[in-house]
Amino acid sequence: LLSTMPLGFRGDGGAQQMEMYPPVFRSVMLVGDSGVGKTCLLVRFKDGAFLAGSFISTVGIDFRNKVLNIDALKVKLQIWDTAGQERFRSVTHAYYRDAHALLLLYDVTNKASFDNIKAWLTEIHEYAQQDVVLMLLGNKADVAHERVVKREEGEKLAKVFGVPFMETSAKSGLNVELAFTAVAKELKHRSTKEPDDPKFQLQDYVNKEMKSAGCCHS
Ligand SMILES: Nc1nc2c(ncn2[C@@H]2O[C@H](COP(=O)(O)OP(=O)(O)OP(=O)(O)O)[C@@H](O)[C@H]2O)c(=O)[nH]1
Repeated sequence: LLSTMPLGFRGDGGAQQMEMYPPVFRSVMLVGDSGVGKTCLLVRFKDGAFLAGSFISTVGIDFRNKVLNIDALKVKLQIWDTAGQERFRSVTHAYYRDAHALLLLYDVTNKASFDNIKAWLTEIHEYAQQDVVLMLLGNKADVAHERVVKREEGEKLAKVFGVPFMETSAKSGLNVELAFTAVAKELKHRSTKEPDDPKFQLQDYVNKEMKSAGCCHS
């Protein structure tokens, strides 16, 4: 019977709830300089753990899947972890156009990774889809003593480029779930929205969530 029912109206494994829409399948790509914590962010999100120990740089590209429940709808994220090293850049370029969302990371303890954000945005502009969902993340927010980029600087840069922003920590888990959930919400909203739906504001959502968690919001 299931196979004869339209996808969007299949029951939820015998549960009474009927889904209005089929699962949303979207790809998210992590980009940014080598060492900013892309792999660790993905591992923290996928497995809830921090990859401690020596730093093993990603070679080429890798991906992991995770299914999120967003407003009673399943959103399957295929998350691509790219290599930040310059020598793999041409590999990464080939994947940009298939990404529905990009998480662009810098490391708050590494000024060069922050200064390179402009160059990353230029690259994104060149290779990614025009309407790609983009968010800037200042990672390693757990490190207090070696911090060289203030949260306000991240906020300012993000504002200049009109990109949502927050700080994260793959080590402590700060805002990791929120970053992926916010992006998934935006992607879900775009794929299911009715003509009269108000626009989903990613930064407003993130600010509200951080505020209610009592975290990191000016
Ligand atoms: N303190 C702290 N260290 C982190 C955090 N995230 C990553 N690291 C450390 O930073 C180093 C680099 O992390 P990776 O996740 O491998 O960096 P990457 O961006 O994937 O690097 P490439 O694969 O070369 O592009 C590792 O030694 C991690 O342990 C974080 O949130 N806090």
